[in-house]
Amino acid sequence: MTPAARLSAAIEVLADIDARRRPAADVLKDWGLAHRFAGSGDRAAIASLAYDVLRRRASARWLLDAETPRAGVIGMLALQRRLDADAIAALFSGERFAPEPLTAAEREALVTRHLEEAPPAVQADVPDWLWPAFAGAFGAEAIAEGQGLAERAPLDLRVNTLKTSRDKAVAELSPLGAAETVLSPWGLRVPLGADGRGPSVQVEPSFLKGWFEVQDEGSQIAALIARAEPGEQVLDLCAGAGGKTLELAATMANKGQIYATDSDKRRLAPIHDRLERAGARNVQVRTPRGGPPELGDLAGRMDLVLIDAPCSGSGTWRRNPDAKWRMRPNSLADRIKDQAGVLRQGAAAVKPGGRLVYITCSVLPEENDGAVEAFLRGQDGFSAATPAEALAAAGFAGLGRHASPRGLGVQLTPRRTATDGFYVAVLRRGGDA
Ligand SMILES: C[S@@+](CC[C@H](N)C(=O)[O-])C[C@H]1O[C@@H](n2cnc3c(N)ncnc32)[C@H](O)[C@@H]1O
Repeated sequence: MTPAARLSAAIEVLADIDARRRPAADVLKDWGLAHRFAGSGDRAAIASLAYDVLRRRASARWLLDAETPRAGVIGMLALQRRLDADAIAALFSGERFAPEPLTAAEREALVTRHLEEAPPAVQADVPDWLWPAFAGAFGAEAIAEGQGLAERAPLDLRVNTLKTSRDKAVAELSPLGAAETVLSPWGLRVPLGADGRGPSVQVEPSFLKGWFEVQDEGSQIAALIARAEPGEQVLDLCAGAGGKTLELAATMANKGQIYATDSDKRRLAPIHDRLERAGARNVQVRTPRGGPPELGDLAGRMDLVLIDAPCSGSGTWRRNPDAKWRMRPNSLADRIKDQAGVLRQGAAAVKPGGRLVYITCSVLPEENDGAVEAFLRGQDGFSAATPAEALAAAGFAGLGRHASPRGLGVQLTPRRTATDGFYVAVLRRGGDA
């Protein structure tokens, strides 16, 4: 396919996403099945175009003054790929398989409209209804923080210290250009290609040997702040496919016991293969049988309960930009209810003197400080460590300035820490350990 034909395909895909409000990945998969002539390079390029548009959907459309997929693509080519009106016109030629030629109005918009004149929510590429909460969280930095979440995400790996060292892994992955991350002592960052996609690291022999996992540096830091120690009793209540569980097992050097569970057994299922590959041997997986996971026997016994809570995922908009536009106020309200539930559930398992670590991949205060505040109001005996304290204890004293708005946790963001947006609060249960 020519570059112009790929643009036509991206417009088609974006129109389908709009019309059926379906996840981008599903629509792209369907498009590939219906257009079998398109090779893998074409499909990757079309996906890259669609994701680049979705990251900046509001600003790209505003630039063209039109709420259409076509406007999104043209605006993205100007804003993200820095093409001028002539270069865009050369692609929008109207020739076979190319999109219709640029109209006079489109050309005019490209030359005369400037993003700095757009409303703040548009400049930040944040949905209008979420802007008050977002602006409240970040104040004068809100536009820049939104723009950070509209960038392409890096490809980060966490070296599995149960199997190797970071030095060995970086040497092994040097052909991919892997370099040590700045903050996580176990992280590697792999450069993206020109289309914004990283290499398929899961086919590397070192991946198959369990030397590393794909994990954003922010997620690595969040689990490190929990400070799971060798020999401790730990509950990972929302383990999902086990990203944090694997990291906890490495932090604990396979010593002590981790109970990993999740209310959704389909999400939990891949954990078994991942534990095996990683050589994690101190994890007991508790698969729920129809109802909520059985945790009664763990009541009041855990040194650490990790709650990687269900959330809006607003901190991962770089990776899942369509979720940003699909999100609705009622789904946010549902997540806040879920968060209250998992906090209550997790608290019951913490032993006196133990800790409850609450994590989200969100930047929205309602899901972060708001959830922690509501929990502390309803629960005697827990108190929040100050972010400075929690960070210093985990060896991240330099991040002390990244406290959340109400000071109950740490807030990482692409702009602050070049990571996904993660929130972490460390809550201690009073009493003798
Ligand atoms: C952010 S994801 C977890 C990601 C995972 N910890 C990782 O690092 O890959 C949140 C998880 O919480 C689970 N969840 C939601 N409500 C729950 C509940 N009441 N009890 C246990 N897990 C729950 C969801 O099924 C989902 O897998």
